[in-house]
Amino acid sequence: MRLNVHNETAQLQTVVLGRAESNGKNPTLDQTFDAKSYETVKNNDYPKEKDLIAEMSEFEQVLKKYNVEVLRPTLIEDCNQVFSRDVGFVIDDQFFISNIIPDRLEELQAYREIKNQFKGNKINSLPEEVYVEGGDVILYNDYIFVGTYKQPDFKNYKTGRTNVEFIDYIKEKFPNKKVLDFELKKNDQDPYKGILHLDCTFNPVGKDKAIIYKDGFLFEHEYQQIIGIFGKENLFEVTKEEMYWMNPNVFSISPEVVVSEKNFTRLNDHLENVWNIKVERINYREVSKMGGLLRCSTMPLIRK
Ligand SMILES: NC(=[NH2+])NCCC[C@H](N)C(=O)O
Repeated sequence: MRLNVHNETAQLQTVVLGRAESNGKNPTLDQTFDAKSYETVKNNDYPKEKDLIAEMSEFEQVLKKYNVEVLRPTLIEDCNQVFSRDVGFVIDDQFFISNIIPDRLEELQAYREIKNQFKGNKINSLPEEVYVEGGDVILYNDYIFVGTYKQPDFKNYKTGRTNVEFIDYIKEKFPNKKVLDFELKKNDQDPYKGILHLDCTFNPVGKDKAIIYKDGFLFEHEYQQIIGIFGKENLFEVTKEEMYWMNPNVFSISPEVVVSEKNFTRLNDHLENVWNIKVERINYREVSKMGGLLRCSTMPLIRK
């Protein structure tokens, strides 16, 4: 297979979709590592495995309807494998194995078979001091957008996943790309106050448009850079409540087709009626209770 991903929206050919079987016991409060899961556990509302399986299979059906090749990680017993996005990612024709939060290290083993198919492509492991997860890496052709947190209390946050060392690393790897980094607000316990990954606050759709939540950015001038690139009329700004339900985290099958959650009515209407993008609506609310949504559940390998 020839890995090929330059942006978030070009026609999808091959993707890894996470899986929800044998998801393990419900975490306790101190076993959670993102604010949404923290809240869900606190409210005794952690999703049931059978509901997660049903939602993910709805997602799979839509991908297959568009002739996308869907690969799945190998099953690991009692392990949450829903969020494929974070364990590794493709930039152009290279694969990067994330240095992920230690709580999720076990998930990496499930990608051995898939990685066997990458022979002939460059596979990069990262230096020990470089932390990154795929949810913080967003491609837009010549641009690489990176979500990060550079403040001295980085180590205190379980939701701080991508560090400043990654930014230097990736600039060096791709000297011809424009690498822009964005500091995100962090909060491990209140999902209204912090952003786990960049793709929870910003996500391109179509050819030149994007969904964005302004208050997810720690600094207004960094958010303004995105306005400068896309133009205000090409951005759909979501409210705090819409961010909470993860509206930015939809997933593009092509510039013309987006998979979204049924309840995202304001966003879905805008995508279809103003931007002329077909919306495939599915149920995905149970998955959202664990801190990720559609983009987070996927790892694109080939986009045409
Ligand atoms: N790309 C994403 N936003 N992924 C969401 C991952 C959620 C998962 N509970 C974690 O904390 O790691």
